[in-house]
Amino acid sequence: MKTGPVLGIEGTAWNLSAALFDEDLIKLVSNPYKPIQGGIHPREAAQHHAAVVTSVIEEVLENNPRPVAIAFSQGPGLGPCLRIVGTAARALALSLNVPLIGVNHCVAHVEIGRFASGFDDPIVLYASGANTQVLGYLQGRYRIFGETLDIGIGNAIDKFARSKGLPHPGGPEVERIAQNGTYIPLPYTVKGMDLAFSGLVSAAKDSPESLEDVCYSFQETAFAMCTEVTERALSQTGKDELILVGGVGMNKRLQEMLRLMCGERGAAFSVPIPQYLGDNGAMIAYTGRVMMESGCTIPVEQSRINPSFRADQVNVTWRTEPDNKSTHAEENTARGAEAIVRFSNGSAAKIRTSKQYRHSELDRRLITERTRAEARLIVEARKAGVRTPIIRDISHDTIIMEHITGRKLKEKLNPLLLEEAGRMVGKLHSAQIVHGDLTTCNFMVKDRKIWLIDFGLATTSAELEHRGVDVHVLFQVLESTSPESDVLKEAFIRGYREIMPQANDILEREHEIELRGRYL
Ligand SMILES: C[C@@H](O)[C@H](NC(=O)OP(=O)(O)OC[C@H]1O[C@@H](n2cnc3c(N)ncnc32)[C@H](O)[C@@H]1O)C(=O)O
Ligand SMILES: [Fe+2]
Repeated sequence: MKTGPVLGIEGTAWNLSAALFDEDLIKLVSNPYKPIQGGIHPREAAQHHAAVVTSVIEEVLENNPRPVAIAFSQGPGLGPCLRIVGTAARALALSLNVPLIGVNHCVAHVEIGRFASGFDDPIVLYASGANTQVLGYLQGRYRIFGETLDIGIGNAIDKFARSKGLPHPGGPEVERIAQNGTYIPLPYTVKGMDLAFSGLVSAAKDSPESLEDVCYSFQETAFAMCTEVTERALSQTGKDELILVGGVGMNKRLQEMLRLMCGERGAAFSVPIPQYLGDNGAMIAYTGRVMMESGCTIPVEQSRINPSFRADQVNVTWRTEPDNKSTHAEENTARGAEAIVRFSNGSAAKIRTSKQYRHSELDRRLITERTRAEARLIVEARKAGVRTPIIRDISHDTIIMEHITGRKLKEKLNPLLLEEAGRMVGKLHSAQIVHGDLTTCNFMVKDRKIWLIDFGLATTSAELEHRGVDVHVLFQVLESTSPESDVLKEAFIRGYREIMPQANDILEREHEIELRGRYL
């Protein structure tokens, strides 16, 4: 295999940038497109890229060793921009007679973050203009544990900023103005490990409060949402390193929140230097080089751009499986992302812990609302015939409930129990409740009966999508933990169909969700 420098070309959106990367960065040159007014216009951006791409590449290559491969951003991004970059990369590879490497832009953000931090197996918060995702490596892919359900956080901030007459990009402006603000409540939208920003943008646009206060509160709200879903991914995967990547990663308040959150849970945190955070050619060149070393070059026929290329579509062949870290749990305490559970005298006390990273008012509001909602849904599920713990007491942050002993379903996977689990979920869904976290750890087995625990992510909903996701989470867990998953799924479906009249529609939706390739 030939080693040597790889040329990387980036141009998915605002920045036409190229770099040469060998063992380390040799040279990076950027020529950003600046909209005359408003946000990014895809055609204008593409015209800009076309006008400067040759000179940017020439400047990178000047007086440097010849590249042994050409890497380019194949997607995701703006179609017209991607086409310019793709064409330039193909032409250059042909004329130099070197291989082409199609790099997924999101994976490149992740890989340069790993390079810069030296972390082996981090959770990644990728916060940029178009994307907001929490990713982590699992069995050959970067799985997307959670992501925005509408727009990226950077675009959300930029949109809000534009509505207030601030110049593009709004991110740095909002950060500056926020310094003098005080907190006002704005919509906070987190659904499991996903989040959404459009409600926040609308409310912030229409808010009559001072610009300082709205900017401050926008950041407090949006970044607390990001930090919360990131913590959930750390907690669920047991990983103990976090990196922040993407243009919004420049924001000092977001960095601070994540640093506090990691500090509280004993995880390591790192942010790459600014030149590696926003879109840049170095991340494409670096990732290209790593991919080249593992043989991921492509013939010209397969080098078509892909504007909706997702990180989890990439087969990550260049990583080795990380060591499984053993988590040391204390006997009488269980620690989740948002609560600790203490067991004593047949009771379990679930205590929602205060988060240092959140504004104190937002912190109090979330803890009280969620404690109340969880207790209410446990009671309602019970009324609908689902076995759930009996609630003994509740305060603003604590639910004291019956301690369900016995084994987790995870340790006793068999068709009879799965069928019973199916009935249980059928009853739950019939009562218009979705659990939100149907893993095999949240079903307890005692005397061949099943209890459902941990309603921390439960909501009231009769939507097909929510019910489909609920079932999908369980199926994914079964698939990844049992060789008999087909039989177990069948058994679950039998029980579920018995109770749930719309079972077929929901199972069809589950299948659709699976095909979307989302990891939940
Ligand atoms: C697909 C690709 O083209 C796209 N790239 C992208 O969005 O550019 P990036 O450079 O990663 O991020 C730009 C965003 O980063 C925001 N930004 C920059 N500095 C900021 C700051 N100090 N605070 C908040 N946002 C900031 C900008 O406002 C803008 O929305 C992506 O990665 O999603
Ligand atoms: Fe980006």
